[in-house]
Parts: sequence; C-alpha cells; structure tokens
Amino acid sequence: MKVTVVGAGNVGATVAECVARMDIVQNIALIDINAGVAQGKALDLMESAPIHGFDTVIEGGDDYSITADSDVTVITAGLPRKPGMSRDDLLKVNSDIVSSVTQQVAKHSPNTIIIVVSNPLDVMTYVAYMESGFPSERVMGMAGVLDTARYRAFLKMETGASVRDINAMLLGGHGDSMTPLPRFTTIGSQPVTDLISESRLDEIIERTKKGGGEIVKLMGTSAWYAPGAGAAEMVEAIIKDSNRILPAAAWVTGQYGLEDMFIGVPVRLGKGGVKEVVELDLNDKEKADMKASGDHVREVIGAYKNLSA
Ligand SMILES: NC(=O)c1ccc[n+]([C@@H]2O[C@H](COP(=O)([O-])OP(=O)(O)OC[C@H]3O[C@@H](n4cnc5c(N)ncnc54)[C@H](O)[C@@H]3O)[C@@H](O)[C@H]2O)c1
Ligand SMILES: O=C(O)C[C@H](O)C(=O)O
Repeated sequence: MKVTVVGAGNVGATVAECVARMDIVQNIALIDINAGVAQGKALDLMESAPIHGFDTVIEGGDDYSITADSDVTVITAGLPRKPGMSRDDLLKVNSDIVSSVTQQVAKHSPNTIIIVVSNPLDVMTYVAYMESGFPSERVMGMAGVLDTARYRAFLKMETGASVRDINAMLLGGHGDSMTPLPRFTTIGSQPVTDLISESRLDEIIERTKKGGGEIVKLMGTSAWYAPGAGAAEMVEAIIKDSNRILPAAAWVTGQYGLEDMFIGVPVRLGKGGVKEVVELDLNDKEKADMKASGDHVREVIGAYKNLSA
C-alpha cells in the first residue's frame, strides 16, 4: 500500500507523520514544488522511525514519478490564509495549484483515491474531481473530521468528559455556514442537550464554526495538527477498509436536497473510497441550515467557473 501527500508544508508534513506512525502502508511519497523541503522532511521522518517504531518508507521530492501507483493521495498544496482573510479569498491562487497538482496525480496514479485538504475546501474538491476525471467515489475533501474534532474538543473542555465518549456529527460546507447537529451529539450515550444549556451549547457551536479563524488570529497562519490528524484518519479508514462513518466533503446527488457539488455529509469510508452517503433524518431547522450552506458552496463554485471561463 502506498500513500502520496502533495504539499510538504505544515499540514502535509503532519499528514505524512500521522500516517507513518500508524504503520499501515509500506510507502509514503511526499511531494512539494520545493524539492529540498520535501526531501528534508521525508528524511527527518525516516530518522524518527526507529524511535516511533514504524517501518513505512518515506521518500520526498518534486518529481511525481515517486508517487506512481499510490492507493490514496492527499492534496494539501496551496496557500493558507492570513489574519483578515476568508478561506474563499484563496480561490484563485489555490484553484490554479490544485488543478495542476491533480493532473500530475491522476497521470501517475490513475486508480488512486484523492482526499483534498486545500482551501476553500468544498470547491477545491470540486476542482480535483473535474481535473482528475475520476468517479466521484474516488474524490473527497477533509474538513468534517476536523470540524467535528474541534466541536468534541470544546465539549471535552466544557464537561471534562473523555473525548472517547463524545460522539458528534456535523454537516455542510467548511466555513461559517457549517451545520453542527446537537441532536446527534452524545456524551457517554447521553444527549448533549440534556447536559449543557441551550445558550452555552450555542456558544460552543459558534466557536466551532469560527475554529479555523481563531487559530489563524493566534498564529498568523492556519492550523495543522488537527487538520493533519483528520486527513490521516480518513486515509486509515480507506486503507483498512474499515467502513467508518465520518463526515467528509462528498459528491451529492440529491441527498439532503443538494446535488452537483461536494459538501460535508456523513459517508461510509473504505476500500474504493466513499461507499455511501449516509442520510440523517434532519428537522426543518437543520434542513434550512444545510440549504444555506449548500447555497454558499454553489456560489463559490460559480465564482470558480467564472474564473476559469
Ligand atoms: N480542509 C481543512 O480543514 C484545512 C485545514 C488546514 C489547512 N487547510 C489548507 O491546506 C492548505 C495548506 O496549508 P499549510 O498550512 O500546510 O500551508 P503551508 O504553506 O505550510 O504548505 C503548503 C505547501 O504547498 C506547497 N505548494 C504550493 N504550490 C505547490 C504545487 N504547485 N505543487 C506542490 N506543492 C505546492 C508549498 O511549497 C508549501 O510547502 C491551505 O490551503 C490551507 O488553507 C485546510
Ligand atoms: O481556517 C483555515 O483557513 C484553515 C482550515 O480550514 C481550518 O479550519 O483550520
């Protein structure tokens, strides 16, 4: 089994490290336009193998021949936002990068499964789908795992419960229009709505929606530990064919009243990629939130199409 990570920056290097430490694949290829950085980080990771005890071989560079026949490819290439920017402000620069990267990926690994991380996430996933020509089940975006992890981390901070006992699901685009679902959130099997007041839960949800921006404001660039771990969790589900139900940006064909876009929905992940989009029974408010999120994603797809027209 082989995994490629494109972009050896903060997120890409973290994905490579997390997957290596899982010791679930024979090879990882780390690609960057800056060959020295990719080679250096690959070598540094290899030198950590005896300490962590993994046998995965990591190779870095700027030549896509090292990525040949990858089973899973994670695309993190692209600019992160700076304070004051929205993710959508990255549309032009990152769509150019994701387009060219995807062409190389598809050429060298025609059967790979692509997980996009670059922002604006839902639309960059759409770009990778269009450029690769792959069937939709082999293209997806990582954001829901991160957004749900943030929500669960904030619930842990609030209640002191173990993160292992906090289950949550979240839908919609990766942005302020995402749709956390308190009705589907439990702590130790108890509904979160029985444990935390409505007003406090609203504050936690608001913090989750703005979680990316909170970190950008603190650091001047965006997050990488949780995003890297999130992408690695998706890689693991695919490599191990584990049928995990995780939130991911997946192609919708009428589910949740949406179509012709990638947007965050619960999916069953395993061999071959997205095996199924899982449809939760939403109430009217949740449906309205999902529709608003879909409207936003459609708007950014429109902006992308105008750019590339
Ligand atoms: N989906 C999410 O939840 C999520 C979370 C965090 C970050 N992101 C996004 O991931 C992207 C990467 O973030 P980062 O913090 O790792 O940035 P970074 O600047 O640390 O790394 C990006 C890397 O991409 C490389 N790169 C640029 N153009 C390339 C090309 N054509 N081919 C190969 N490599 C290229 C750069 O050289 C750099 O090393 C950003 O767009 C960011 O917004 C998404
Ligand atoms: O916030 C960002 O720009 C990066 C990422 O989408 C995140 O949520 O951390």
